[in-house]
Amino acid sequence: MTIAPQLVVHRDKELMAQAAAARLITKIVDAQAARGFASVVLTGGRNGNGLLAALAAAPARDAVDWGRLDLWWGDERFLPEGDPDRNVTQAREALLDAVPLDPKRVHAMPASDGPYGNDADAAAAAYAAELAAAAGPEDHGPVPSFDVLMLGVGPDTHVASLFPELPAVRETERTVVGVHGAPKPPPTRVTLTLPAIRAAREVWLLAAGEDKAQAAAIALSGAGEIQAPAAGAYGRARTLWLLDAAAASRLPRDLYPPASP
Ligand SMILES: O=C(O)[C@H](O)[C@@H](O)[C@H](O)[C@H](O)COP(=O)(O)O
Repeated sequence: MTIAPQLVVHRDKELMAQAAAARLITKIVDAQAARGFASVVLTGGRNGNGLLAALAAAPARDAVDWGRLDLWWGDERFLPEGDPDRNVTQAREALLDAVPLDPKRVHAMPASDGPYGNDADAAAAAYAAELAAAAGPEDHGPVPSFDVLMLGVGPDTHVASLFPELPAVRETERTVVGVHGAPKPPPTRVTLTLPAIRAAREVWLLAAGEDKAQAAAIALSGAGEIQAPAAGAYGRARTLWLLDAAAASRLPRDLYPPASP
């Protein structure tokens, strides 16, 4: 039985990014205090990168022990190493190059000119194996129990590279798959699947901007996960939607408290 999602609505996109960044710092610090390390899955897109940029500028940024943080990705555009459109490239520019991470703990998805060539399916299988190797006896299946798995929400309700009705969102066994013919360019991608997403302790969905209002309303109104993949993204302990007022504008008013002032 899945836990009902929690919603927090902020005044605008900038405040949502800043508040989400502060929330992530606290979550990482608490996990590191409790277990000695933390494990976070990053997302691409404007909201995901906006959160990373806000985190880079946050006064409490270095309360995080960056050397004991495991970073993974929810999806990646299957492009050559260093391509400006790769999620890892954008994450490095927004935050990662500014903090002292342990490179062995930064798990970027393979590039299209990497060891698996332009075979996205082989790259996906390799990332699944890397996740399985990082999973321990206390984890729930072949992926680590991520403390926080973040997902931007597309206007069509996609999350990661799980697009409505396409094969990847229907995957129930594998944890990582290749995506071909994605409606959001580039067409070839590598993505976690819903089973992998659901291994996370907490799943945070980021939705800011008027262009996400319909997607949020659809995903939070009981739509099925095949037609609305965001509806199938939930964590074992918590599912949190972080929105701005514009993205929340089509939600039933009784679904969430008023936006932060
Ligand atoms: O590779 C990607 O494009 C992202 O992982 C994708 O899932 C993104 O998070 C959503 O499309 C929202 O993107 P925006 O925040 O830019 O709307």
